[in-house]
Amino acid sequence: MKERTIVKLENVSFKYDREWVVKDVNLEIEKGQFLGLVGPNGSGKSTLIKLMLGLVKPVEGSVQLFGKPLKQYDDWQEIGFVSQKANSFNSGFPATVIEVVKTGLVSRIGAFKFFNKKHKEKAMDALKIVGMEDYAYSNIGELSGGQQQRVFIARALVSDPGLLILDEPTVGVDAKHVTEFYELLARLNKEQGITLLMVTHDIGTITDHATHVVCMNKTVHFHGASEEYKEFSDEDMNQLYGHPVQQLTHNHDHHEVNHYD
Ligand SMILES: Nc1ncnc2c1ncn2[C@@H]1O[C@H](COP(=O)(O)OP(=O)(O)OP(=O)(O)O)[C@@H](O)[C@H]1O
Repeated sequence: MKERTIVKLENVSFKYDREWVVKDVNLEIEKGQFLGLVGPNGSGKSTLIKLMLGLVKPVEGSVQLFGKPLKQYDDWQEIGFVSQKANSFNSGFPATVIEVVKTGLVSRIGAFKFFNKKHKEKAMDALKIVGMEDYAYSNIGELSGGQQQRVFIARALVSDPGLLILDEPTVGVDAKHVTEFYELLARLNKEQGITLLMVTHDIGTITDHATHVVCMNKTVHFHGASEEYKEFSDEDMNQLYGHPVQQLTHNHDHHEVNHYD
């Protein structure tokens, strides 16, 4: 295993019931990559994330994190996770933005210790990185979906993770703000050196921002640089998705439009 390998899955298979939902997955994520994970609905993307986070155990195969078998791995502060449903606080939720961000430090300081000035500074620094420092004392429920999602990224950043995993983070983010959101992720990757793994349905946009793409449908059908992924043919894509995935080319850019039911 290379020193820079952060996640390593070897021959991983998993089923909840009778049917395999993940089958023979071999995948390595290396330090510094921004990896987009794409695939049709129900293709096992979220389950793969759960396998990486130890939330479910492989039926076959093995998972290693930061060079350690999952069983021995215990430095969970190194991994930040932002889920699909993170941005769903309603307007009555009684917490300020900075309070939400500070909860990201709980595993570091222990649930019953008090937050001190240093922790507040850490939370403010994380809010600055995501461009939300002006909202520190706003109520979390009053923010838009995109703003809430930035706050959840800040919460994941306070423990200085080496790897940030995002499961469809742009769901609920206003279309106008999706590009800005990708730019923020690219900045975290380039400037903060955080390795990113992002599950998305947005196959057109992800290739413009991610360094690498994994395309799965139970097993991995493609894993390579984003540039190479753009060469993945329409026919390959249609076969994988089981229905036409129309590809649109705008100038040099290459965008795909998904036709989901
Ligand atoms: N807790 C569960 N119990 C039983 N089956 C499950 C469970 N979670 C997911 N599944 C099934 O496992 C398969 C893979 O689901 P998963 O959520 O991993 O796919 P996905 O690619 O993330 O899907 P989507 O893009 O629609 O979010 C699906 O058939 C799903 O119905």
